[in-house]
Amino acid sequence: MIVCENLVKIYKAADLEVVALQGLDLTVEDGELMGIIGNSGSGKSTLLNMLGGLDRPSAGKLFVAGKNLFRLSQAELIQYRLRTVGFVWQNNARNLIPYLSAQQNVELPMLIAGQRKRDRAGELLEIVGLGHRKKNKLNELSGGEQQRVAIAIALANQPKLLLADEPTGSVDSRTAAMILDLFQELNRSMGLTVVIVTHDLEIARKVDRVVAIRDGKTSSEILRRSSAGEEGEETGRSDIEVETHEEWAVLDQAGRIQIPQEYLQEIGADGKMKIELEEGRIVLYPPPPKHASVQAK
Ligand SMILES: Nc1ncnc2c1ncn2[C@@H]1O[C@H](COP(=O)(O)OP(=O)(O)OP(=O)(O)O)[C@@H](O)[C@H]1O
Repeated sequence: MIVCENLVKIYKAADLEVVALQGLDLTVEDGELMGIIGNSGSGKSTLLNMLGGLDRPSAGKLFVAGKNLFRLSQAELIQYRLRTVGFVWQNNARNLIPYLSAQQNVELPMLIAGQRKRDRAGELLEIVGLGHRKKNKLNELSGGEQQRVAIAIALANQPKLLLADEPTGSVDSRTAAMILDLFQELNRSMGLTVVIVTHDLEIARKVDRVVAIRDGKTSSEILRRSSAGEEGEETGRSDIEVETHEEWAVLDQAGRIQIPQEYLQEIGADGKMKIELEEGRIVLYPPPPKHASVQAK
């Protein structure tokens, strides 16, 4: 569904240049449910804006749903935004109209897009679990329910890809879990590819894969694995599944990986490392401490 190769985005403001994406590589399969995490300023929203066709990358390759986003004309890009992707933002509810009902809020953007489909709006609210609240005015709904109305709107154009930027950023943790469950359900029942950008590390429990972005590049991936655990081995039962998370560093096309800062600190690495191949492993050694060479003299 998504292929980013060596993606670069440079923002230019007056004399200042900010390199928000520094050669990012990412592949997302059709029907995948995945999360993107990273510190503030690491480039998460920039990436989402590129995937959603809201902004154009500066260099690299970017394909979504078979479309080369570098080659699309402005008119094609507008069609792409309307037909291929759905967006859910953190403060989506702010774009909704408080004195209209949930149903009217879903109908309105469909009307603007030239579709008048009352039944479809009702259906979408059913899908997000709000069928029983469709006549309620938006200001009578909780924050989580309002976010679900926003998700129903994002699904109105039957997107292939749903992009969510901090969709749980302004709700409590229980509501956040419910919203993530809804994404999971939409992914499974509709085969929708879902990419969720978040600060919330809890996401790892809800998605198949979490990609961490550091300084505008993918640095590591956390994969969820289900396996028969010790309990299963002891009892000989393979139906007891244990869920584990494994973190993998991402090796880029030039052979670079990012080593977590805390590991480097732990071994006192500073500037240079020695790399050796030892029996099927690559081992990194920090330079010897300075006093060691003094002692040797
Ligand atoms: N329109 C813009 N013009 C100039 N610089 C920008 C623009 N948008 C983002 N940046 C810069 O690009 C870098 C990446 O920003 P981005 O918003 O993608 O990060 P983020 O990981 O989404 O952060 P947060 O979690 O705080 O939303 C930051 O240094 C940011 O200041």
